[in-house]
Amino acid sequence: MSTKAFIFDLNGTMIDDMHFHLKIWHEVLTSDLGAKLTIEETRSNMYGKNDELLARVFGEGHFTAEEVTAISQRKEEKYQEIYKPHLDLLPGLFDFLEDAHQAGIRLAIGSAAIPYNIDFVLDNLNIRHYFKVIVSAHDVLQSKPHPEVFLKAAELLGVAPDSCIVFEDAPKGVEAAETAGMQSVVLTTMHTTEEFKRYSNIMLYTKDYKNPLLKELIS
Ligand SMILES: O=P(O)(O)OC[C@H]1O[C@@H](O)[C@H](O)[C@@H](O)[C@@H]1O
Repeated sequence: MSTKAFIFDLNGTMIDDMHFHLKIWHEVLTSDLGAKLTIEETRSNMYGKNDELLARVFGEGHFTAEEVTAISQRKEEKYQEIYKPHLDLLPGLFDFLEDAHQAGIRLAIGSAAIPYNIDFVLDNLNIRHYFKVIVSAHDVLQSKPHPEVFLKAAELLGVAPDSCIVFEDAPKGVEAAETAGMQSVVLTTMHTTEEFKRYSNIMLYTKDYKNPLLKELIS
């Protein structure tokens, strides 16, 4: 395989923010919306697009589309407020993006986040120019573990799936990459390596982008 593109998941992969999402989702789901969920139950339901998460917890059709949009926006405003003082790329990522860009590797984001959160990261950290393609929650019908987000990113980049490497922090994301026919690098910010055991498309586990083995993906 000759690598032509890197597709990055956002939350937990480029920034270490999943603990903030967990805290706010738990607050919103329990205190605001009355669900009876432990933190652990919130953690295991916290993947995919916000509308899918709400349907998983409360059942399909429990909220109107307008209510879902409002709940989702309120949750992301609360998240941005508590996470903003900590907003930063994972160690080594800025240099890794620059090196990949210099080497002609095409870069994309494939995330379940809404554009409001993707813009928050790209614009506050001044890294938007690295990404030729951004596929957000608004661009796909089904979120991870469905491969749509990564296949769409590859298609928009004009790169075959087997020439893409996906960077992910979540088992559902690695599964989406596997179904899309893509290898993956796992960032161990939120999940243990044990949780990824059943996937066969993992090239490397790493806690950040300072790992010297990552350089081999670029050269
Ligand atoms: O696909 P990504 O970038 O990991 O984003 C996932 C997270 O994105 C956040 O915006 C959602 O509120 C979370 O519920 C979700 O888990």
